[in-house]
Amino acid sequence: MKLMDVRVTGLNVWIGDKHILKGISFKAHPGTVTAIMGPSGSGKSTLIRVINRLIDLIPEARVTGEVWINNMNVLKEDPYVIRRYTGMVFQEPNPFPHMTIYENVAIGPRLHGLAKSKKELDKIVEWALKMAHLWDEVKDRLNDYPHQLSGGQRQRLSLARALALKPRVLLLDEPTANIDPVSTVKIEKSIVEYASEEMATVIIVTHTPQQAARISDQILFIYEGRVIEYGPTKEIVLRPRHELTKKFLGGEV
Ligand SMILES: Nc1ncnc2c1ncn2[C@@H]1O[C@H](COP(=O)(O)OP(=O)(O)OP(=O)(O)O)[C@@H](O)[C@H]1O
Repeated sequence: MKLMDVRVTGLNVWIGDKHILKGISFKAHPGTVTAIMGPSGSGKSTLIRVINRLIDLIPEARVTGEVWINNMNVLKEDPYVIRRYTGMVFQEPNPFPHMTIYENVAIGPRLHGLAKSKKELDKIVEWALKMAHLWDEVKDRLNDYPHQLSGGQRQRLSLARALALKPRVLLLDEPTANIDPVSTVKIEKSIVEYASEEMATVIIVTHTPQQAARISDQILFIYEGRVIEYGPTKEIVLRPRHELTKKFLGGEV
């Protein structure tokens, strides 16, 4: 399997005349989970959207600095190439409503020619649904539609759809913000397992320090577009150095 790290150096983003991200630098490594943590409006979603070039969808956005995924220069590369290696899960579950559970997961591998036969495709679908801890609940109803699932199950389906392409870099933007506790536990488990079993580089946006503490290896704490603290999760959670980090961990900012 190909290992891909993510390296961000001196990243600045403006949207219109608003300076959203201010000199962000960090590295995320294969086999680990990086949590981008910070209060609402600090720029977390914008940061993750630069990494897979979704930022291109905002015409008034301007980006400077460098982002590398291995030897791919993300800001210069064709976004379709970048997206072949990066998977994304959004805050709101977004399975394709008119496709069955099976089709939602199978569509990516089929379009990318990852399976030579129906049997192989079935195997990928089963693997992805198992990885997302959804298989046991849907294995007898793969021809049902997403609206027949709970919100938490729909989010696990969105995760399975992303995993089916075995992205080397998995990006998640507050994937459990609106999800029930049982599905949250399962999604958190999937994230940690996917990083370690597939040696993928996982970057998750979260505004809860508890989630960052549970699943991440390192934390990037950003506040008003700047990196305030960056380091191993244990150090940041147990021995925060910056006053703002202490306040954030204490629920004050
Ligand atoms: N398309 C856009 N047009 C204009 N401003 C935007 C756009 N997207 C984001 N912003 C602004 O950029 C800033 C950072 O937003 P961003 O969504 O990245 O923060 P966040 O930390 O992810 O917040 P939240 O936790 O609430 O999702 C905010 O001030 C927001 O208003």
